[in-house]
Amino acid sequence: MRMISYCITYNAHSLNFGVQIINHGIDPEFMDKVDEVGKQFFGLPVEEKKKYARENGGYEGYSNHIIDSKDQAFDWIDRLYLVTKPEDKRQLKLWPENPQSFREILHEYTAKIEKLNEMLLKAIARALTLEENCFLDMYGEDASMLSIFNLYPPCPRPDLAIGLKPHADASVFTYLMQDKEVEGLQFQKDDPWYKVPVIPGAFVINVGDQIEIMSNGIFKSPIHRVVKNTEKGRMSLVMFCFPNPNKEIEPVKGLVTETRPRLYKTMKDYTSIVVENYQKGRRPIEAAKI
Ligand SMILES: O=C(O)CCC(=O)C(=O)O
Ligand SMILES: [Fe+2]
Repeated sequence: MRMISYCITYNAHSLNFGVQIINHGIDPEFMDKVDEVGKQFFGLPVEEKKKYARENGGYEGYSNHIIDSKDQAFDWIDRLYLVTKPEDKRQLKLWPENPQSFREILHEYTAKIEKLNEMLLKAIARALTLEENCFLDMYGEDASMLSIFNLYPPCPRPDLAIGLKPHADASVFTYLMQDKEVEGLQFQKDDPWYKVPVIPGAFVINVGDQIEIMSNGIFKSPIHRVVKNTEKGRMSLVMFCFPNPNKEIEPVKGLVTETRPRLYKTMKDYTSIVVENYQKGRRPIEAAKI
């Protein structure tokens, strides 16, 4: 696995972790297939896509971005949300059967990302000279994965919409497959925004809030957004890895020292505090700080 570009910066105390990796072990031809089934699904007639529509009160399935409040900025996006792990939580009726290979490919992709995530959790522990499994054990065996296919259609009125508004991810890590041609993702460092270049075959990996907590703030979850494009559509696929909601997470012992006191509370079901904070434009990580 090779990291090729830091989207943000490193200093002696923390790493704003948004990186792109190549040589990650997932075959570029397979990534192309994943990209293709996503694009084929979004290309179907609306009536066909609506067979998999999000149900009232749920968040899985096909939808435009959820707009719960009038003063919320309008996100210019079409989405397909699917929980892929644990397998017994899959709502298969919301998994497209068209294109035909969709389900099989998403299943296979989930297994590959799961492996990559394990590898990364061990790698960051080794990099911090900690016991290799300290993050993985806290992440747990019965973890969940949520996949979101995002389609940002070309936007004729950029003055009225944004692509995806600024946020940090609530996950442990997020594995993001960008569109192969169209840029749009940007990260914020201090005030300015930095574009993430398109690198064929690479994954963008974001530290999510839950690694910020587990690493006692050594890794910071970066703020990012997607800007709209007036001419070209863009598709991305994000895989969020979360611990099981019943599992407690907290800063790992080896990272709490006299010189670096504990900065975050013990948290359970972190994602449940995310939605209310997101809608109000607040960062949920603030609620985890001591
Ligand atoms: O589309 C992208 O590049 C990013 C999407 C994203 O940040 C998200 O879904 O959380
Ligand atoms: Fe995100």
